[in-house]
Amino acid sequence: MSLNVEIGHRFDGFTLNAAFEAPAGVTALFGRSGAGKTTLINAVAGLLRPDGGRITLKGRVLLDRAAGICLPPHQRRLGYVFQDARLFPHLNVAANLDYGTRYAPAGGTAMSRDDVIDLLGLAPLLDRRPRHLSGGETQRVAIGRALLSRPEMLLMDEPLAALDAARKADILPYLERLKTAYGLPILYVSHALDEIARLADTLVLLSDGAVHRVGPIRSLLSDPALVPVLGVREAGAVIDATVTGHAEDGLTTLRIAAGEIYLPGVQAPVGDSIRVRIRAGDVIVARERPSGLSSVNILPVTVTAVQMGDGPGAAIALDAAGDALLARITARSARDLGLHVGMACFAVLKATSVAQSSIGHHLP
Ligand SMILES: Nc1ncnc2c1ncn2[C@@H]1O[C@H](COP(=O)(O)OP(=O)(O)OP(=O)(O)O)[C@@H](O)[C@H]1O
Repeated sequence: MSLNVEIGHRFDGFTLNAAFEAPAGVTALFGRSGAGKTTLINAVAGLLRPDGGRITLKGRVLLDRAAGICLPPHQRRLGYVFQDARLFPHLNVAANLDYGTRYAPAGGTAMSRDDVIDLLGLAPLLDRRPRHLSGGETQRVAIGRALLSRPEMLLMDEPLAALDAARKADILPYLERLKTAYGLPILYVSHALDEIARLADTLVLLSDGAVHRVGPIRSLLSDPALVPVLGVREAGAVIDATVTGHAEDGLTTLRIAAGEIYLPGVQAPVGDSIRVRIRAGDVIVARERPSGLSSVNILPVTVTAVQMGDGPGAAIALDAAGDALLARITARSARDLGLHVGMACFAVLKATSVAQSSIGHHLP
């Protein structure tokens, strides 16, 4: 366990009462606007002194209101990356990075300046001033500066929120490399489920200042009960796949536990392990193996849960040889098909609708 948080705080008209553990890897704080994500990460950073609670990082006490302990931010050994990078405009990239090193304590994560420059692809940018950087480059420098302060954990508050889709796609692979390269735990605030599905290992679902659920990303994203909370359009399971071939027509063959599927737009080379997000709305269910269908992705599955919604929709949890899938169909179809737990059926995945941004390199 790396970070342990238990805090209570009141603003006028808003109460935060949250407790969670962030294990190794990337822990995402996810929730609607106003759920309390920033308040929570600011309390961890030491930018907000909560009314009550206790925060420890690898057993080290950062906050213990009952014992009168509240370490100032610079003693917490945390790297903080904000939505707006907050680089020093009068310093070039090299000097901005050096600023990170200046207050680095001895010990901490052993990352040399060269390692960080290499990891984030900063070498061509070192002489530039921040105003000559793109949004994505700016964020890479901000991450580099945070890493060079030798933090024991990285806190990232909506680091990609100010970027357009193209810049976001540029920077995501760097974040993936970051999490695998040094095993530095990361607390990551975002309201974008595609980022979270790609990066997170653990999901903390915040709602109205309270922790609604905490758990491994794969099990929470495939939980039909959470579809209304995550958003019916966005909900969808994440599964691991291995790239086994690229065809000339642009489709890539992926091996998953249940067999092979074909998806477009996969850039990863053959042999790579990747993480694929399959939106619930892109999966339909059939009682018998369909034929004469335009989709080539048909998997034998077993129903593990049927969740009828308040409206016309239903969310169906499916087991595909050990992988959890989620399908969103109409409640009428669920009844007509007689879907029930334990029933064997077939899942049909629409290949074209799996967006490229939903596909990321595997994060062990
Ligand atoms: N300094 C403050 N004084 C009073 N109320 C505050 C203060 N900071 C935050 N709040 C309130 O606390 C609630 C939670 O805010 P917070 O910024 O933590 O939410 P969030 O989940 O990060 O939202 P967003 O995704 O919009 O950034 C909101 O209702 C907000 O108005």
